[in-house]
Amino acid sequence: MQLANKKLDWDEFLHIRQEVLNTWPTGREVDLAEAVAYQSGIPVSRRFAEKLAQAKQEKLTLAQPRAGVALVHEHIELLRYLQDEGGADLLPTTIDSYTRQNRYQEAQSGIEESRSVGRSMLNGFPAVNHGVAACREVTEALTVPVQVRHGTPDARLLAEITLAGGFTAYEGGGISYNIPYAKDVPLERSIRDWQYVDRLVGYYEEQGISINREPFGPLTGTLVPPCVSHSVAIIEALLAAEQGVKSITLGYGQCGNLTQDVAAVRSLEELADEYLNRFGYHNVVITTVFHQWMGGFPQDESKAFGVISWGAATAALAKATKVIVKTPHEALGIPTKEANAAGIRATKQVLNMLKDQPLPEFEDLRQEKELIKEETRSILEKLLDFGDGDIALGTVRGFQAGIIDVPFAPSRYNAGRLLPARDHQGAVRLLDFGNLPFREDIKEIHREKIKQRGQTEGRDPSFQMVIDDIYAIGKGMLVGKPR
Ligand SMILES: CC[C@H]1O[C@@H](n2cnc3c(N)ncnc32)[C@H](O)[C@@H]1O
Repeated sequence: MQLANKKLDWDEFLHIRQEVLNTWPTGREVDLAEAVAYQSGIPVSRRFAEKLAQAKQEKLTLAQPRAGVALVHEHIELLRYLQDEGGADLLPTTIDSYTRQNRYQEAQSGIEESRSVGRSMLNGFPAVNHGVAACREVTEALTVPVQVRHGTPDARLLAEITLAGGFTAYEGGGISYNIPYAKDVPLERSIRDWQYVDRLVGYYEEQGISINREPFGPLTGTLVPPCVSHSVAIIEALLAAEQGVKSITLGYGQCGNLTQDVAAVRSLEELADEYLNRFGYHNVVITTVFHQWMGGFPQDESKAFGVISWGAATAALAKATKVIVKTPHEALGIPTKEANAAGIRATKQVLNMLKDQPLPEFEDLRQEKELIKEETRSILEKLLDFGDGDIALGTVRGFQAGIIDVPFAPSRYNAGRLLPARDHQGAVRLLDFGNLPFREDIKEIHREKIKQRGQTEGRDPSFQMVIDDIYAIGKGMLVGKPR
């Protein structure tokens, strides 16, 4: 049947489900009626959607780290430490790379190797292999809500097991966990597989159990213009809402210029409300998540804390509902629990100092917000044209035509023709627009700002600016000025 943004028929869902649950032995542990009963017994203090809704109402920004290790008790110890010593308001369980590619046999080997060498030999928690009971051991050991964070194009079994396992939030989407994470997964397939995930969440919602869904905002995390990540976020919100998801957190990866980043967070929520209401999804609670800088980090831990604190400050001033925290070990690899907790404490220090300091909407901020909204609408309206009104179909066709294009993405289904570069104030602009459907006046704004940068640096705008910008923050700067 042709791809469409239509709620999955329940009987068809159940038919697919048999195949999904049989892809690994632990799938047989999932009993949906029992899982709903278990979820309904989780206290509201450990429910993601409710905690996010409350933070939105109180205009607070919550802090959440990333974290995951191979073995159950070590993972519990890690999460407890981040909760108690780090002060995390929300917790993750970051899933390992084998599980993200459905390579459960290799995840199993990683578990056994971790047991024999006495340290984590996986870069995350292999939830599918551990199964439902182990997931419940993890979530019951904590006092704050826990979310599954990963990067999985086919995340159906992982969703079945972790939601039955008491996790109350689930990250990802059919575009955001394919294009930046995979080389050769057809977009149509990952969108369909994520319609299954969202239909499962919709089923829990129909039973009165709210599960929060968070499309992955930053995408490749490297100079991604707000209009591109916003377009993906809005598309995945529409796809999720159609399946019955009611709690959606839309994300954006910090670029580094305060005006652009605050404009990005505020425009994201406004665009989400605009498009969800236009398509008749009126009772969805939208929150926002700001990801601290996702690109290359300085090795020096003091400089890394500078980057972390700047991300915390921007999240607070933007009034994002939550901020995803980095660690001073970012440039080195998987952080120790101490380094991870330190990143959270630094972040919360800044959030607390800024929570009563509203940032007024000054003229440049208002203009930047309007620019981002115009650019995002240009992309989304063209995608809807391509899909004859259907955003799922339009997205697949739009990626083929480069109407939407994610810079530096590995997927062969991405055109890869965009060239972003910073302007002289560090905002991310476009040097090459690829096939983005922008009006000439919008393109002129980008050209003018990059030209100004060239003049201040005494060089013509070129690809070298892109390269310099990619390394700049790791070298202690924001704009990659020539030496
Ligand atoms: C989206 C990529 C980000 O997730 C972070 N990350 C991935 N796996 C883990 C992990 N197991 N523990 C802590 N942070 C992690 C990584 O540092 C990177 O910044």
